[in-house]
Amino acid sequence: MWINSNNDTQQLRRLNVLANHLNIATTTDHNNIQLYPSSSLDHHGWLAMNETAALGKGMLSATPIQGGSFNTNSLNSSTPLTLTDSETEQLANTIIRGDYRELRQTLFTYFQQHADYYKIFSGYDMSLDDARQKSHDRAIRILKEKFVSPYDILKDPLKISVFMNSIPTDASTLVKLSVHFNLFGACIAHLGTSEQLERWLGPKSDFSERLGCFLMSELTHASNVRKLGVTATYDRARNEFVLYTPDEGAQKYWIGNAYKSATKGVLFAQCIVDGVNHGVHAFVVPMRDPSTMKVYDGILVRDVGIKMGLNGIDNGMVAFNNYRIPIDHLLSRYAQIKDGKYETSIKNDNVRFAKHIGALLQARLGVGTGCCNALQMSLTTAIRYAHRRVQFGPPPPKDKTKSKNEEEWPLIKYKTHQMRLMPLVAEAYAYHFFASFCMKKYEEYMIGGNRDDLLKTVHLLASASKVQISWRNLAIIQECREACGGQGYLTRNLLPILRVDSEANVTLDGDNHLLLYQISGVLLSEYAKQFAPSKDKSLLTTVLGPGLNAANALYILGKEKINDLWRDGLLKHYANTNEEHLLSKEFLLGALQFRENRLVHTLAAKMHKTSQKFKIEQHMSNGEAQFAAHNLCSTHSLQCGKAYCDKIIAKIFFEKVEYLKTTLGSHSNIYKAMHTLSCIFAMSIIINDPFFLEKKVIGATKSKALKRLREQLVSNVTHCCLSLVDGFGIPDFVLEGSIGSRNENYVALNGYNHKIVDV
Ligand SMILES: Cc1cc2nc3c(=O)[nH]c(=O)nc-3n(C[C@H](O)[C@H](O)[C@H](O)COP(=O)(O)OP(=O)(O)OC[C@H]3O[C@@H](n4cnc5c(N)ncnc54)[C@H](O)[C@@H]3O)c2cc1C
Repeated sequence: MWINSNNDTQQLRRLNVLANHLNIATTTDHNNIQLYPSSSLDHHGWLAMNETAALGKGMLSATPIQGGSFNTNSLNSSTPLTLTDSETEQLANTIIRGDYRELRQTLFTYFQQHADYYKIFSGYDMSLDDARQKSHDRAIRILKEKFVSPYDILKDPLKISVFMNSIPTDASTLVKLSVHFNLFGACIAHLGTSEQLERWLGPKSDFSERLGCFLMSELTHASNVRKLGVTATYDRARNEFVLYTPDEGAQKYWIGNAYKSATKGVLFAQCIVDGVNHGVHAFVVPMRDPSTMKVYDGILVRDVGIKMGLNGIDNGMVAFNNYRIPIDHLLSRYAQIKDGKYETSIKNDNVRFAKHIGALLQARLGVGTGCCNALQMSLTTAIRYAHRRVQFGPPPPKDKTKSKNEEEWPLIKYKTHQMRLMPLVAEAYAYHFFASFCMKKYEEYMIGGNRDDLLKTVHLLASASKVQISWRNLAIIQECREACGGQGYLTRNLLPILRVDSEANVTLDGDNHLLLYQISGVLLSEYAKQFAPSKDKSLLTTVLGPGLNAANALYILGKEKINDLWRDGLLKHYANTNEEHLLSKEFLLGALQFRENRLVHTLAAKMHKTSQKFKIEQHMSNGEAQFAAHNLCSTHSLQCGKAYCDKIIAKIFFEKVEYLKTTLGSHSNIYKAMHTLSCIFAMSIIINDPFFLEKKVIGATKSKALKRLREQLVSNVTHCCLSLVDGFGIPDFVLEGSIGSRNENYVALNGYNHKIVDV
C-alpha cells in the first residue's frame, strides 16, 4: 500500500485538496476597407469599415456560463472594435499610466522640455568613452532633480517604479539609475539599520549627487551566489573588515557604474568572523574619492569592454587586495558585529540568505516594467508604420469603367500583418497589467510588514514577470523590426537600439532559465504541501525524501485524481467548438491551469521515480540522487515554469477585464477591447503549444475552430489598433523624427529637404 493512512476521511480530504488545487471547471470575414493615406494618423486613421456587417451583432453578452466555476461573460466575435478619442485618453492616462499621475506629468514636462538632451542614442557614431560620459551625465542630472526621495525605496516602491518607467531616454542611463536605486539603494534600505539608511540615503548623504554600484557577480560565480569567492574577514585588532579577492575567478564582474562612475558600492561577500564563515552578507564599500574620482588604494578596477548593447554603462571588473572598511559598513539589519562578536537575528542561514536576495526584488521587477516600455514603443512604431506604408494591391479591374481604385494597400490591411502584430498587442497589454500587478503586490509586501508568506509570492511573481516579459520583449521587438522592413533597420527609427539594449535583460538580475527552475521548484513544493500540509519542507525532502509516504501518496493519488478531473472537466468539452465556450474563461484559463497542474504532477512523479532508480540501481546517496534526478528532469522543469508564467499572466489579465467590466460597464469600448485582447492572448498560447492537442485538451476540430475564431478577433482588433497603441501612453516627443511618430510620414522624414538626423 502506497498511501500513508487507510483512513478514508483523510484520503477524501487529500482528494479534495487536490481537486481544489486543480481548479478545473466541471462544467470572419473581411470588411470593406478603404485607405485614407494621410501623414498624420488619428485614432480611426486609415480605416473606413463597412459597418453593416457589425451592426446589431456584437454586444458583449453578460450571460454567465452555466456550471462554470468562473463567473464570466461570453464575447461575440463579429463586432469590429472601436475606441473614441476620450476612451483612448482614458486608457492611456488612467488605466495604463494611472498611478502617480502628478509625478508622471512632472517628469513628462521636464523631459519634453529637455527632449534634445535626453534623446535616445545608438552610440555607433561616438567613442565608448563619449557614450559612457553621455549616459553618466544624464543619470547625474536626473538624480540632481530629486524627483523622488531615496526613502521611497522602502516607503513607496511603486513611486520609484513609476519614476523609473517615466524617464524617456537611452536604456544605459536607465540601467545606471536602476543600479543606483534598485540595487545599491535598495540593498542599503532593506539590509541596513535606520542609522545606516540615514547615513547613506538620508538628506545629508550624497545619494542624489553620486552614483553607487552593486558588486555581487564574479567571473566564476554569478548565478550561484552562495559560492561567491570574495571574503570580508573581521580583524578584531583593528575592529575592521578586510576585503579580499582570493583569485582571478573571484573578481567582481559586470559591475554596472563601477569602471567610471561609482563612488560607493554594496558588496556581497562571505562574512568571516573568528574563522567561521557566516555566509554571504552585504557591505557598503567606498570605492573612489568623490572629489577626484580616483579609485582608492587596495581596489583594482578594470573595464569589461565593449558589449552587445548598453554601451553607455561602464561595467567593470573589481578586485580587492586587503582593502579595509569599518565594521559598521556591514549592513546590519539582520547581522552585526557587537562587542567583537558576530550576532544575527536570523539563526537559519537559508532564511538569512533569502532576506539578502529579497533585497534585489525591486530590480527584478524593474526589468519586467522596463521591458513593457520597450515593447510598447516597438509596437507603436510598427503599427503606425503599417498604416502609412503601402505595398502592392489588387490588380486593375478588367472593366476600367467599374472601379478607379487601383491604389496599393497599406500593410495593416494584409491579414498576415494583422496576425503578426495584433497578438503582440494583446501580449503588450497582458504584460503591462501583470507587471503592474506584481509591483503592487511588492508594495503590499513592503508596507505590510514584510510578511514572509508574501515574500514567497512576490519572489514567484517577480521571477515570472522578469522571465516572460524579457524574453517576449526581444521576440516582439524583432517582429516589429521585421514588420517595418528596411526602415526598421535604421537606428533613427529606434527599433535596432531597443533590440540590442533589451538583450541583457534575459541574463542580468537572474538568468531566465535559472529563474524558471526556481519557479517550478516552488510549484513542486506547493504541490507536495497539499499532501503533507503540516510540514513546510522543501521539495526535495517532501517529494523525494526517503520513505516519505506522503510523496508516494501524492504520486498515486494525484495520478488517479487528475485523470478523473480530466475526464469530468475538460474532456467533456473536447470537441466543443461553440463560440461561447471557446471564448469563455472556463475553457481558456481552465486549459492553462490544467497544463500547469499536469506538468507539475508529471514532474513530481518523474523526479520521484528517477531519484528512486538512482538510489537503488546506482547506490547514490539521497542528495546525489536528487541532484541527478533534477538534472534529468530539467527540461520538464522549464516547461512547468513556463506554464505557470502563461497561466498567471492570463489570470491577471482576465481579472483586470472583470474589473474593467465592473467599473466601466459591459458596454464600455475599453472593456470590450481588453476582453477581446485577453481572449487572443490565451488562445494564442493554446494554439501555439502542441501540449493541448497531445493531451487532448482540444481535438483537431476544436483546434481549427480556435484558429478561425482568433483570426476573427484579430480582424476586430485591427480596427482600433491605432487607438490601442496610443493607449500605451508613450509621449509623442519620444518617437518624434522616427517612423513611429504620430505626425511624421516616413516619406517626408526622408525628403530631399529634410535633414537626416541619426541617433
Ligand atoms: C549588461 C549586464 C549588466 C550586469 N550588471 C551587473 C551588476 O551591476 N552587478 C552584478 O553583480 N552583476 C551584474 N551582471 C551579472 C549578471 O547578474 C549575471 O551575468 C547573471 O546572473 C548570469 O550569470 P553568468 O553570467 O555567470 O551566467 P551563468 O550562470 O554562467 O549561466 C550561463 C548559462 O548557463 C545556464 N546555466 C547555469 N547554471 C545552470 C544549471 N544549473 N542548469 C542549467 N543551466 C544552467 C544559464 O541558464 C545560462 O544560460 C550584469 C550582467 C550583464 C550582462
